[in-house]
Amino acid sequence: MVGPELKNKELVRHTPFVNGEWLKSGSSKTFKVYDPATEKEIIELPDQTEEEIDEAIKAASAAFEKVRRSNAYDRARCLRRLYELMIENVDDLAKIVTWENGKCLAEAAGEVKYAASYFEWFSEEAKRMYGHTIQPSNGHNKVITLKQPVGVVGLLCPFNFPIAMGARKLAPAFAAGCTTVLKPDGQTPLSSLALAYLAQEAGFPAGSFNVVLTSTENTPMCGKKFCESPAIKKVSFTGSTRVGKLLMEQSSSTLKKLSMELGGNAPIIIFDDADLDLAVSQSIASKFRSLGQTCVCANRLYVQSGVYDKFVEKFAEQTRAFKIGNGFDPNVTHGCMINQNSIKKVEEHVHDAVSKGASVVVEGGRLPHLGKNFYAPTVVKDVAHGMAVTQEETFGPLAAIVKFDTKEEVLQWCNDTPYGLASYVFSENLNNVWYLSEYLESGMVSVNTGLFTDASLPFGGVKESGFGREGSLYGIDDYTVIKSITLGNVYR
Ligand SMILES: NC(=O)c1ccc[n+]([C@@H]2O[C@H](COP(=O)([O-])OP(=O)(O)OC[C@H]3O[C@@H](n4cnc5c(N)ncnc54)[C@H](O)[C@@H]3O)[C@@H](O)[C@H]2O)c1
Ligand SMILES: O=CCCC(=O)O
Repeated sequence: MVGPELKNKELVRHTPFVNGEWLKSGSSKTFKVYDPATEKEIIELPDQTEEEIDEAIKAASAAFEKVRRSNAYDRARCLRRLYELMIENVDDLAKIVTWENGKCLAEAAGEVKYAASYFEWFSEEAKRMYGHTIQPSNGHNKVITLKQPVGVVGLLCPFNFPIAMGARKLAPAFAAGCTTVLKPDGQTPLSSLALAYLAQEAGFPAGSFNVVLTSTENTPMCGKKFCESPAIKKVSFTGSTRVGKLLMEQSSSTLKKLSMELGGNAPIIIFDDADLDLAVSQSIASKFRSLGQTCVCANRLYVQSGVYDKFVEKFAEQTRAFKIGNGFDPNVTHGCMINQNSIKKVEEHVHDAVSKGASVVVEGGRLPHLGKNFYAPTVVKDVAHGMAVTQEETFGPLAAIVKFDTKEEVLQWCNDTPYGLASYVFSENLNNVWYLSEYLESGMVSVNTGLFTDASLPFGGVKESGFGREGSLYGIDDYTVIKSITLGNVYR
């Protein structure tokens, strides 16, 4: 294994983490993790069996009995310490993210700080699980509510933010007093193992946070196990709508509580009265974050006719200035894609748009001299609403620019999708901003900025983008159940 030079070599782990121990798996099967930039093997890991996943669930169940009774202030201290450790190790963690995911180092460091911020945030929220005192109709009685931890939670995470997506689930779960079993994406498991190492250093009790490992092929087994296990009380999934629906079906036998952070199809709307330079730079930041492999990335850009040509020209000029390359090169602005399927989806959408009349402004395309997962961003204009790129999530570096005339028309186009995760509005006119913010069917609306996510923000979607909220003052609720206690005849 030849990889980046790390100050803290302990962060690279080779085995699952269960009950506070780095386990030697009994599985004879293994799977390989590759650096998507160089296509070289990073590591070979055990492909765990169903029985081994069961062992991890048992460890989390045993730990739950202790963690649920632990003092919220002690949990808060562990969370705070994990935040500090992540910041102390930010450079090494960023290297691990770049190594297995391919995003450039600056983006990876941003992701690590973002991930850490959830531990900081929930170290504070852990102490704030407030209940209510309620007066029922019987005047002699009183009702008190408690928020209690839901139990053992199965966490299923995607490749695109290998450390932040797990952090955003683990932090509120542990703050609430839950224990967890996390299964990272088979392409990017190292970041979660590094997180487990630091969590142990931070004082997380044995069994409170477990990481199991499966290959991509073996992952459905683990998903089914999580959904059907009566010991797991909740599954929190981040990934595509297709897999989210499958998990929901599988969860019916146990009536599992679920959080679903699913796919998006985010529109950006730029009005004639927008600050154009701001709209261009922020649209670029949104569209090409992690090369378009971000669930809240702008998937389609709607630009009002008065500024359409100017916007396209400026947007194309800034896109041409990107430097694509190996994420470890400090001069690179954007790294590589995760795999071939991701590139094929971009190519399909470019082909569909062009075959239906869109024209290419920035050619983009594959960069075989850099490696087979490198793809330079493509920009297309004269895109019509209804083309595949406006209907499905591309999840890659294709910017599709559509012209619109009225706010009513653009609102109808934006909402004409089963998805509803994020939307963006650029305008200096309060009426435009308010009208769109109120009537866009999405869980999050970002006004005059392309980068809005933060630990303080309730993150989540509506429609087929899922349900549940991560982060913010609401995030802990996803990991709690409300118990009502009636105190009877208090005036005897
Ligand atoms: N809403 C959000 O917060 C959010 C955040 C990041 C990504 N996403 C979405 O995730 C998608 C991109 O990730 P992807 O292409 O890897 O999605 P995906 O649904 O294919 O995979 C997501 C994860 O689920 C696993 N998985 C696949 N089949 C499974 C099964 N049967 N049981 C259990 N797990 C299974 C995968 O191995 C992966 O780790 C996009 O649609 C994106 O919008 C959403
Ligand atoms: O890909 C989805 C997560 C992106 C974010 O939280 O900013």
